[in-house]
Amino acid sequence: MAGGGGRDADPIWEMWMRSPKDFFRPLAVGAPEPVRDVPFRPSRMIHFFDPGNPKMAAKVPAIAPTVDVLLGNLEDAVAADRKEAARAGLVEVAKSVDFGETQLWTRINSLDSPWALDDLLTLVTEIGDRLDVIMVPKVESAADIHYVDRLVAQLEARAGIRRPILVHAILETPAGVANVEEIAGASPRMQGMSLGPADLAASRRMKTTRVGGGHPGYLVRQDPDGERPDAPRAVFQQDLWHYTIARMVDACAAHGILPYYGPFGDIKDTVGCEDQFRNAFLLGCVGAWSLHPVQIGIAKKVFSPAPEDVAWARRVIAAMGDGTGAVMIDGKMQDDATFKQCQVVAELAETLAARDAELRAAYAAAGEDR
Ligand SMILES: CC(=O)SCCNC(=O)CCNC(=O)[C@H](O)C(C)(C)COP(=O)(O)OP(=O)(O)OC[C@H]1O[C@@H](n2cnc3c(N)ncnc32)[C@H](O)[C@@H]1OP(=O)(O)O
Ligand SMILES: CC(=O)C(=O)O
Ligand SMILES: [Mg+2]
Repeated sequence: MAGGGGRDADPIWEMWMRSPKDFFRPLAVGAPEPVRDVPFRPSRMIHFFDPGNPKMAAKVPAIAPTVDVLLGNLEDAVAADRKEAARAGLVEVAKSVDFGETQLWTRINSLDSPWALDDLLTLVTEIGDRLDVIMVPKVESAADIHYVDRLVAQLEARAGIRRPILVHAILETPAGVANVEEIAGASPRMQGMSLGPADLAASRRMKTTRVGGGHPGYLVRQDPDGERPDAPRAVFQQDLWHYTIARMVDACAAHGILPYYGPFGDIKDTVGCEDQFRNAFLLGCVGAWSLHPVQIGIAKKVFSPAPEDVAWARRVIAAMGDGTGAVMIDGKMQDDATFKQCQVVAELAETLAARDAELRAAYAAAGEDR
């Protein structure tokens, strides 16, 4: 043992003596202390841009103040012969743009690709002090997170980074879905998870050709009318993603990390996008990806609780006093459980309004209307 000063005195000794109790210890000597709680910062939209595309990169300073998260994408949608340019572009953007309160994330290439190692080596050592979250695609099990966790710790130590970079997994393989709980709890570095409906559809051998959203063929049909067997029967389109999003939300909530819906590829279908985002919001997701500027406003609208819902939540909280017992408000029973639901809505509204003056004003006005 180097130094011989015992466990408390010697960080090398600490590294050798790992046990389950060491979950919250740094994975490399000199790496920052892991976080105990995932910081809840607004992340209603994770706005994707290709840092190697000069037109998109030029828009970053103007877009940054309008989004909660800007993500420099290095993986799918960046052509193989432009991977290095995208990586270099992200370094340039991170060093030159003032992001203010907006978070900077990246999506690295998948761990089995020729680029992932250099993505991590370059980004953590060159802009690790500016990166909030590294999104890892095609995560299949806790082992993938453990690999990234250790490597990032080593690189943080080398770069002298004082604030740990967090990790976000994309749920986009059948193995990933099967192992979603162990992935969620794999490391204190885990910030959250997004659904990846396009790769998940391909690897499940689903017969769709879309990026998220529903499908007109996935439906339930009204029973035939016994009197009029030829009469038209209503059809109700079903949600292809309900099962996976619900599993992801439970795994994330159980491990204290944040769930997100991912991308909606039909950019022109703003109504369908809003519906998909809202389903995810109602099920517990805190945000979604925006692939095009037109989706930024949709995510902002959907993932900010509606002013009337916030006013209602505040009214129930006020009426419930210490949060126990039962009261009747407008004909609806309220008790400890509805009080807690209302706290979720009111606390989210407060966090978002703290950095959004327009929202603050809307919530205040809705309260006055009551
Ligand atoms: C399954 C998955 O992995 S999803 C994640 C990976 N995919 C992505 O990241 C896709 C990101 N988005 C894009 O690449 C583009 O938005 C596309 C290809 C979908 C559409 O791009 P375009 O055909 O250029 O769209 P459009 O013509 O409407 O763009 C309007 C303007 O917005 C810009 N723009 C488009 N998308 C973005 C963006 N994500 N961020 C910043 N600016 C953008 C365009 O450069 C264009 O600028 P201009 O007016 O100066 O010419
Ligand atoms: C989000 C993503 O990467 C996918 O849908 O495949
Ligand atoms: Mg994918």
